Amino acid sequence: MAIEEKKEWKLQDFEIGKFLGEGKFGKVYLAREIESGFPVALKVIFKEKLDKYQFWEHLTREIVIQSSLQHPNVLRLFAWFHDETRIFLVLEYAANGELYKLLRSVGHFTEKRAATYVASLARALAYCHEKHVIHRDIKPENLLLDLDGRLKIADFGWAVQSNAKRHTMCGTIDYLAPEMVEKKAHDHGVDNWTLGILCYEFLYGMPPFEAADQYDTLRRIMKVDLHFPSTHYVSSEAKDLICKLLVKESSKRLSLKQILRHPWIMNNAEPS
Ligand SMILES: Cn1ncc2ncnc(NCCc3cnc(NC(=O)Nc4cccc(C(F)(F)F)c4)s3)c21
Repeated sequence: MAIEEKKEWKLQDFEIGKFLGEGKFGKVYLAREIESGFPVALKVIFKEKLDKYQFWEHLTREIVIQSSLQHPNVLRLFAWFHDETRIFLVLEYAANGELYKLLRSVGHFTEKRAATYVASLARALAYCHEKHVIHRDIKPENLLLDLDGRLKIADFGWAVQSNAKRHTMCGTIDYLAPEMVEKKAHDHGVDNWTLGILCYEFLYGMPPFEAADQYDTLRRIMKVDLHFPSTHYVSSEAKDLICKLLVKESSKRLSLKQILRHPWIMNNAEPS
């Protein structure tokens, strides 16, 4: 694709369109590469917002990781460039936007939609883990939907190559696995735990260990204090999958391959 061949891009190569969203480091706009007319999402990051040394490491790690990943459920980072004050990331455009906005607007997803998203996530994470990449920050805000409604994992800013066990604290606390709360070494298993959190949130509209304050949330995570509200019907197969993912001992959680073979996924997920 045209976007990748060209070595150095500059802002003048793009015409900027509508505002798409805002992250902690900067805004995202729809943009069009003028020559090819190709639509992209352009993330603008202000350098002064970044700790100088941290960001080169962060950026290079993200680019190395992203350019090694080519999967239908992983958002592409085509290129990047910078000027004296800003860094620009040229990203695949996900026309149906942020998954969490859809979740907030409908309250909770149907079991078919939830199972389809869980299956897409499991396939994308299985692919990432084969490439020794742990995302570590899978949360609804980092999940996007493309024109066909296909789920895309975005923002590998927190991802790492998983050759060594990781210790750094990162991500939103609702999605933290127990071993990360205890600052123990962690591995692929954290993404599997997070899949259980997300599956629950897709079906009930809020994460399972949500609490008034952060300390209570951490306590509930450590206790795996899991309850299923009876506000609306959720199948026992769905609850079975969640119970087999939200397991404190990371080695006892269902593997990504086992998730894809779970009856609830087999009976509800749309074929990819
Ligand atoms: C909202 N929205 N709607 C549609 C749509 N389509 C595509 N993308 C969207 N949003 C952007 C999603 C992201 C993907 N990858 C990211 N990566 C990142 O933000 N990396 C990053 C952060 C901070 C600092 C650094 C640096 F420089 F220090 F390295 C790097 S953000 C869309």
